[in-house]
Amino acid sequence: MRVLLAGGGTAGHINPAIAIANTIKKHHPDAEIAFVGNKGSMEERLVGREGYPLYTMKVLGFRRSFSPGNIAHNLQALGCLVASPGRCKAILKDFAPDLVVGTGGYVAGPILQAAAKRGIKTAIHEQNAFPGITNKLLAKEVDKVLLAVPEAQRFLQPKGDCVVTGNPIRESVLLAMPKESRAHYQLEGKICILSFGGSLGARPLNEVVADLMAYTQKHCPNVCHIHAYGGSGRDAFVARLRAGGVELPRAGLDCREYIEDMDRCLAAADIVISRAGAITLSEIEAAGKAAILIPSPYVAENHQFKNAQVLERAGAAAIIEEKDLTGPALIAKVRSLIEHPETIEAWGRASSKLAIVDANERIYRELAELLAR
Ligand SMILES: CC(=O)N[C@H]1[C@@H](OP(=O)(O)OP(=O)(O)OC[C@H]2O[C@@H](n3ccc(=O)[nH]c3=O)[C@H](O)[C@@H]2O)O[C@H](CO)[C@@H](O)[C@@H]1O
Repeated sequence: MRVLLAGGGTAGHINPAIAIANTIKKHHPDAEIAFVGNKGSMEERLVGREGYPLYTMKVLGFRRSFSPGNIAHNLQALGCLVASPGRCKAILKDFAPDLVVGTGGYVAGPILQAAAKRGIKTAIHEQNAFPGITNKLLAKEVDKVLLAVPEAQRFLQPKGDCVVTGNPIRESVLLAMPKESRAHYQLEGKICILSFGGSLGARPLNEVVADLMAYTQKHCPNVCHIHAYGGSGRDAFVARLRAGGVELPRAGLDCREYIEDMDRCLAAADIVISRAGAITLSEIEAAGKAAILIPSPYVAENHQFKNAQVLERAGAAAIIEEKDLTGPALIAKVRSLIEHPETIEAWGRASSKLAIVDANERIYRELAELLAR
């Protein structure tokens, strides 16, 4: 069995592809699996870490407004588009896949299209209730569309089957044990807050998290905090902390660019503060955690807010909209939770109830069925 996976740009598209690859490998240890991604991108790092080969190509999205910078970008994107059929042909010839699976992001577009044109079996997975542009276009061409939630279906015109499977979650996240994870970080008897602004980081979230850390360092000695500030967020984050009287390194504060061991950190956490990307939320549910969600307002159709409302309505999370986001607003929410540990537990239980923990297997079954046709 030879399966090619394509997804990229952010971990929200890459991690689902990795989860699918690992599930196929579990069922077929001899399966040949490779990925397609952008050169110099996040997928190069994340896929490389899992030990899968990655074919690289250059695919850029087009920008809608007409500033001089965007015109130059769009010309480059056009150049990539013109070059992509040749690169796709070479990849498909070299790897000769039986199945090509896309998990969103611009890079998935050309290779899935090229595979479908050549009669190779194709499937896509959409993580959000509001589908991304690549998947919207691909749905019309691929054999099977897999969805995290049924709401996405009304935005698509699938050529083939359309099946709701839930979001694929990396097995390490599903299997991580709170007790062992807390012991690893020496968190016994402490309250652990985990925060991150999606896979790319988020400046507004960094700012209020720095304020929160300054507060808990002064007033809550039993609170520990793990935070990812994202690729370019370090300097501003450190400056904001310093303004609050906190210098790094500091006991109880674990601040990094990117959390590589999210499985362990999620299992160890009592409270998660994050954006509301689809995979993050599925992982919070799988880990059964209480959450404070700050949806990104800069995404299509405000879909992160809708993602977050699912947890809020289930009694698993509170939402702070970015327009209302201040240090004191976040501190008040965190205080109300740490002063009522029973609420943290109740939110965690409500979160668990939302989890679809067999999504990997559901997806595997759908792909196996497609391959057997
Ligand atoms: C700004 C934007 O376009 N965001 C989209 C993007 O978000 P984003 O890429 O942030 O994706 P998600 O929130 O869905 O997933 C983030 C993934 O990165 C991992 N992680 C994150 C931070 C870190 O330090 N370490 C780490 O491992 C998380 O565990 C998770 O597996 O894709 C999601 C899924 O299509 C969409 O719902 C989001 O709206």
